[in-house]
Parts: sequence; C-alpha cells; structure tokens
Amino acid sequence: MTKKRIALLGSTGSIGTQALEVIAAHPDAFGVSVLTAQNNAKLLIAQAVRFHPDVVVIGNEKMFDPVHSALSHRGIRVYAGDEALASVVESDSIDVVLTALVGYSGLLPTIRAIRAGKTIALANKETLVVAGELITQLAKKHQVGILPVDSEHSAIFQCLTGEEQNPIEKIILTASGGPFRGKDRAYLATVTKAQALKHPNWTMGAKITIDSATLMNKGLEVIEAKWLFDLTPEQIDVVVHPQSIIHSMVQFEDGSIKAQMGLPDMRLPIQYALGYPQRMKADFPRFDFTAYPTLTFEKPDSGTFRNLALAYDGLARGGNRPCVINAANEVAVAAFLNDEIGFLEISDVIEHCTTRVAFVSTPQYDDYVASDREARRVAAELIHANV
Ligand SMILES: NC(=O)C1=CN([C@@H]2O[C@H](COP(=O)(O)OP(=O)(O)OC[C@H]3O[C@@H](n4cnc5c(N)ncnc54)[C@H](OP(=O)(O)O)[C@@H]3O)[C@@H](O)[C@H]2O)C=CC1
Ligand SMILES: CC(=O)[C@@H](O)[C@H](O)COP(=O)(O)O
Ligand SMILES: [Mn+2]
Repeated sequence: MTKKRIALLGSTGSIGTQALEVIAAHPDAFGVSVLTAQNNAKLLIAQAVRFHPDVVVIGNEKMFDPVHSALSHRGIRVYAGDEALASVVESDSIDVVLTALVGYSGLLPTIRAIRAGKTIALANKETLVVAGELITQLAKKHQVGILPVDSEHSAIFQCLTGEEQNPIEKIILTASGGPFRGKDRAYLATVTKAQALKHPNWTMGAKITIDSATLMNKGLEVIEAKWLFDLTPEQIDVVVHPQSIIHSMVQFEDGSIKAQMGLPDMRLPIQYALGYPQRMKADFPRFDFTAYPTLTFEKPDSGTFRNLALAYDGLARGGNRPCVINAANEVAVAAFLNDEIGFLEISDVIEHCTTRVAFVSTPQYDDYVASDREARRVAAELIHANV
C-alpha cells in the first residue's frame, strides 16, 4: 500500500481526534498533510507538533498569531480564515480529504477538493444534505470517490461491496432513538441540554448529539443516503435499534438482507474509509454475541420526533428545501444549546423556515449560499422574537 497523504478538516473534533488515532496506528500507510480547526488553537498546535503536517489552518482569524508563532519555526505553514480552509485542500501533496468539520462549513472545502480531484472521506453529512445533487454531479464529472465515514453509510457501503451488479430493493438505516426514546411531548417540553447531550451509545460533538436526540440526525442521514447510494425516498427505511450494534442493512431484490455489525466505535468506519479498498488490521475491542443476547427493533416515533418527518418531506420536495432545513436546524440547535429555546421548539423553527424561505427547484451553488443565509436570518428572527 502506498502511503496516503491526508488532509484532516476538523482535526480537533470527535471524528478528527479519532482519525488521528487511526493514522497514528498505521504510520506506514498514512501521513498527515493538512490539519484544520476553528477555535481550538491549543489542541491544533499539539496535533501539529505530533503529526507534522505541511500546513495548518485555523478558521478563526483572531487565533492566527498564537498558532503561527508556535508552528512556523517548525517548517509548518500556517493560514487562517474560510478561504484558506477551502484552498488548502487543492494541494498536490494530498490524496484524501477527510471532512470531519461540522455543519454547512463543510460544503465549500468539499467542492474545492472534488474539483482538485481528491478522494473524499465524508463525515460531514451536512454537505450532502445541503447540496447533494451538486456534489454527486461534481464527483462524477471529476471521477472522484466519496467514501462514507458516517457509521450507517459505511455499513451500507460495506454491505454493497461485491454486489455491484445487484440492484438494491431498499436500505434500512438503524437509529439508536437517542436519550429520549419512548418519551412523549409533555416530557420533551421539559428536557434540558444536559439530558439531551447524554447519548446512550456514542460520544460525539454537541451538534450531532442534539440531532440524535431530536431524530434530525436520522433525517439528515436519510438525505445523505439518497445521494450516496442513488435511492428514492421510498427505498430508505429507518428502524430504531437501541443497542447500536447493527449499523445498517441492505435488502436486495431476492429479499436477502445484509447487515454490518460491531461495537459502536467510529474508528472502524474512519479506518475503513481511509484504508479503502483494503481492510487494515486493528485492535479495536471485538463484539461478543453472548454479551448482547437481545438485539431489539422498533418503529421510529416521527409524530413525537417531528424532525424525522420534516427531513423526509424536505427530501420529497427537493430543490433548496433540504438546505433550508439544514440551516434552520443549525441555528435552532445552537439556540437550544445556548438556552434560548426549548427542545420542542427546534422543530418549530425548522418548520417555520420551510414556509418562509422561497423555494428554488433547481438550485446552483449561489442559490444554496443564498438559501442558507436567508434560512439563518429567518430562524434567528423567530428565535429572538420569542426570547
Ligand atoms: N462524532 C461522530 O461520532 C460522528 C460525526 N459525524 C459527522 O462528522 C462531522 C463532525 O462531527 P464531530 O466530530 O462530532 O464534531 P465536533 O464538534 O466534535 O468537531 C467539529 C470540528 O469542526 C471544527 N469546526 C467547527 N466549526 C467550524 C467552522 N465553522 N468551520 C470550520 N471548522 C469548524 C471544530 O474546530 P474547533 O474544535 O476548533 O471548534 C472541530 O475540529 C459532523 O458533520 C457530524 O455530523 C458523523 C458520524 C459520527
Ligand atoms: C456514530 C454515528 O454514525 C452517529 O450518526 C450515530 O449513528 C448517532 O446515533 P443515532 O442518530 O442513531 O442516535
Ligand atoms: Mn450516523
């Protein structure tokens, strides 16, 4: 295997730090070309000292000076700001761009990386939610692979390996149900952010953890799956599986179902994407069937957890609607984490934005930028009118 040079966007986050564990365990297979963070200069500097990338980018321009003075004398080039984040992925020294940054900020660097012919290891699901059609068309044009990192999509991708000739009847995305599985709306009206941040099975960044609690994470994943695997909404089912051992399933036209299983550990799908097509040895803890004698499955409650239904509606409507839903959700989740709105109001903000932002049926890049901006403005206006 020739050594792959990796640009790791969002290296200080949950996926980013686990990706560096994977890279550190395989020094002959992987090298680090680029590391980026938004604010966490201290951790970014420590990572750069250890992994010695060619370049680091700190998104927040105010943090440039400390990062520059800590790293430039080590021969590491340092840049700051959004344009640097987008252009750094174009360097000849990069083979794979791992998009481990959170939210809409993943869109532009991913577009620039695809145009530069880089393989994408995609953790940042929001990129495909916002602009799935644009991204998949660009990837086709530039003959670039998009390798899923999200655990469910990695599971489906793994199940599809060797099945290239066989059409998919449907996929079944598993959902943990989050910390509030089985609760009713009266209960949800009272929940705190501390409760919502306690995911039953996974330790992740704050934004995706709240999305898991509202079931928006599964809604975003339905849209992500549509674009990754070229499916209709009717071909994408969601089943609640509270143990998060089966990471997702594919059903073929003969009725046979393939599932990918394992303990909940993101290092495995990260490593699978970075090493693809090779499965590399790893000493991650192994799953023991006798420790999990009962694996259970139930229907999602999309009447109570309305975000899942809103995401399916957005997918069916198409155009800029998923982009609007994503932006409204990002603003609403930030407001919930800032104690400005309650848990149930997250869905209210999203629904409000879908009725207020103009529909665009065949959006181009500039339409996505404008729709994102307008949805953020409308969401913030509603939140601040009610505070
Ligand atoms: N965590 C997980 O297990 C999983 C995550 N994902 C997806 O992976 C992505 C990352 O999630 P996760 O690692 O949990 O998130 P975290 O919040 O833990 O990390 C986010 C990373 O992105 C950086 N960042 C934050 N805001 C910006 C911005 N505006 N511009 C550029 N960089 C930014 C952060 O920098 P700083 O630290 O300086 O703020 C940090 O490095 C998300 O899209 C998520 O949905 C998918 C499946 C599983
Ligand atoms: C690890 C991962 O891929 C997350 O997206 C996880 O699946 C969240 O869990 P739920 O959204 O199913 O609660
Ligand atoms: Mn997931």
